[in-house]
Amino acid sequence: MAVIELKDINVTFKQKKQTIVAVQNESLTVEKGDIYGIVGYSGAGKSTLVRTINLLQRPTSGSVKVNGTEMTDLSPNALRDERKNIGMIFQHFNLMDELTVFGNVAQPLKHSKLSKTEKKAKIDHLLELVGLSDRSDNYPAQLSGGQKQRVAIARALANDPEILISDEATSALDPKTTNQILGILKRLNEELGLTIVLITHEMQAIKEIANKVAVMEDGTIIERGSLLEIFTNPQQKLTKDFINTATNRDEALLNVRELLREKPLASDEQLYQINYVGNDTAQPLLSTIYADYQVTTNILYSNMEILTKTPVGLAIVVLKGADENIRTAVSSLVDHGVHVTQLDAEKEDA
Ligand SMILES: Nc1ncnc2c1ncn2[C@@H]1O[C@H](COP(=O)(O)OP(=O)(O)OP(=O)(O)O)[C@@H](O)[C@H]1O
Repeated sequence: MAVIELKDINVTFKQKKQTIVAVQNESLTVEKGDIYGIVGYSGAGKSTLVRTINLLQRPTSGSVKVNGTEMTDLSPNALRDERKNIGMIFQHFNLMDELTVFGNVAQPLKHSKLSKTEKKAKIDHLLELVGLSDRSDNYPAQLSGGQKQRVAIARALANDPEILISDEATSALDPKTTNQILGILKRLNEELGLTIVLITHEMQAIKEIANKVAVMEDGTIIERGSLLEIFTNPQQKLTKDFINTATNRDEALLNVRELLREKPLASDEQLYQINYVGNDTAQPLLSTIYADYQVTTNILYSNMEILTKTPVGLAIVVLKGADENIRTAVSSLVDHGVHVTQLDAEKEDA
């Protein structure tokens, strides 16, 4: 079921002399229970697009539906109510420094009909959910970045939203803390059925928890699909760049090239990257290409990751054999669903 339906969204900002097109005729559907990652460089339009969901940014044109309700048609009061269904967390946490952890989480409940005891029970429960029960009386200044973000998550959940928007929520955090926060988001998605839209410039974060991905550039989504599709068969150069960083392929290739500078490829050797799905795919095929085409494989780097419960493999290999045999061996790998890309042993590939 579609929880969020953005259709033909345009957002333009008019400044003195120029018009900035932040989002150009873009549509996005998010299903219930999705963790939808939107990745792109700074200025791509991610925040602007996602802020139209709760009309923090009103689109210049287009339709915004949340659970079938057209948000752009709502009266201010009705919109205020609908917004309670959409929590948000940000890169800089946006906590109120003069309030305690408890006070910050209590903020969205200010006008709620709950009794004082009910509110306290609710806040205690939220703090427990993010593992901060013992920091209730602390002020933000006494907390680490990761703890501040956990307070922000508890606050975002105060009105029991169905949707959580995370705008670069882990960008200011170190890798370990980032993983803790992503782990909490994943758990909330699984346990509460929370639908999450995750904006980031780091594909790594998306790889950890998202089930769907959209890649944004210059106000448009240039590629979208399931996490598995995007990681195993990216089409656009930008998508490939993001993935090569997130899978450590870039770093591995640097090391491989350094190795090859010391011991360059022989004339009957070629460098390839192979990507495959399933942990029983590559190894037998590589043995087959030796038996069938006398092409030997030397694996210089290999890595296996589990993405949405599916093993996804990446290897950088040297294939050795007669030119013609390597060509046939590569086509045979491709016929078996393995993605094969020839790499330049010396310089940065395109
Ligand atoms: N309120 C505004 N007024 C004028 N221009 C804006 C406004 N908000 C965003 N923009 C412009 O719209 C474009 C898209 O910005 P947006 O913040 O959506 O990108 P982003 O991909 O989220 O990047 P970042 O992560 O850096 O925020 C940029 O060129 C930005 O300068």
